[in-house]
Amino acid sequence: MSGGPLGQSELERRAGVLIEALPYIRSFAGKSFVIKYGGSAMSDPALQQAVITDLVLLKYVGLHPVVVHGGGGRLSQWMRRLGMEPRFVEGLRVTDAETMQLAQMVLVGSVNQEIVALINRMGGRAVGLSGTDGNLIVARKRQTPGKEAVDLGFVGEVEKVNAGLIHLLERDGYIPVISSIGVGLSGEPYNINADTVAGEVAAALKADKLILLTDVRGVMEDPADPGTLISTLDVEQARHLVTGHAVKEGMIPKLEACVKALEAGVPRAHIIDGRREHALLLELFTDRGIGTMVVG
Ligand SMILES: Nc1ncnc2c1ncn2[C@@H]1O[C@H](COP(=O)(O)OP(=O)(O)O)[C@@H](O)[C@H]1O
Ligand SMILES: CC(=O)N[C@@H](CCC(=O)OP(=O)(O)O)C(=O)O
Repeated sequence: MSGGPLGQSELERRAGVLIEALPYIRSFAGKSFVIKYGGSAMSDPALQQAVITDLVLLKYVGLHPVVVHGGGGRLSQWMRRLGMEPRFVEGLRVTDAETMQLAQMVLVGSVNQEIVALINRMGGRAVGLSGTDGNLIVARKRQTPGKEAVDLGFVGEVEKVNAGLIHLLERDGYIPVISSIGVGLSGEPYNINADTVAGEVAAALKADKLILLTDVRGVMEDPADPGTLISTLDVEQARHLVTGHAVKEGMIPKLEACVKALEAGVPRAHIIDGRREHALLLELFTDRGIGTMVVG
């Protein structure tokens, strides 16, 4: 992928080609697609540019992409730089007050604004939001069950997503870019896993699809063997995998997010390889699709 911004006319030309070549794009027009942006697709500059170009293109052809981004890796780097040691319990970062502040600085102040700037540079119109903006993501403290419960500090769980604000931006031609920070009833911030937020946003929007970009081909029966990719799962199978042994760590909140979205009426959720160039377009505009699809 060569660098530099694409001009408006070039984007429109490409959009025209897509509309002619792929008539079913029309069936997606006006529908929301929640895209969790993370992993290599976010940290590798060339891949980043490719994903952002595709996002802008989707908007141009009439779809409504909504971005929820991660950035946990970047937050860990900053913590270490400042002499803090990241600690996770079941994939969730133990978040004391200082870590919470840093999470806001890194995820909202830095990662979010970088994505917004890049989308705008590529010809789109992005608006960056955290859950605090317009009470977008109302959250409460997450309790860990069990007798060995650990206090995760400011880790939150989503109580409500203000879908109206997102619809407002979508209708006016903006691409909402959301960081996974929630706000409590007293205005206190909460750190929430970005996959979880993506699932909740898709559910609240009744999106047409939830797409989670990650660093592996999809869900594997054996995580060490890419040949064991599972192409399709139903909700029951997804639930079963979460409670079993095949799916671990970061894949657990992804599958849970898919289940949440499907239960709310989102027809399909996909976990796809963000390292693959144009993964989004391949998923949306080819019959085969890629990665793992979770259906109701
Ligand atoms: N069954 C599985 N199939 C695929 N990946 C799995 C599985 N179980 C655990 N994983 C792990 O989940 C990781 C993806 O989650 P995560 O690292 O949080 O991704 P991201 O940074 O994209 O949010 C994979 O890199 C893999 O190590
Ligand atoms: C509670 C919790 O763990 N929050 C995550 C939020 C960011 C995130 O989820 O980023 P990725 O999708 O890149 O992992 C964290 O602090 O890392």
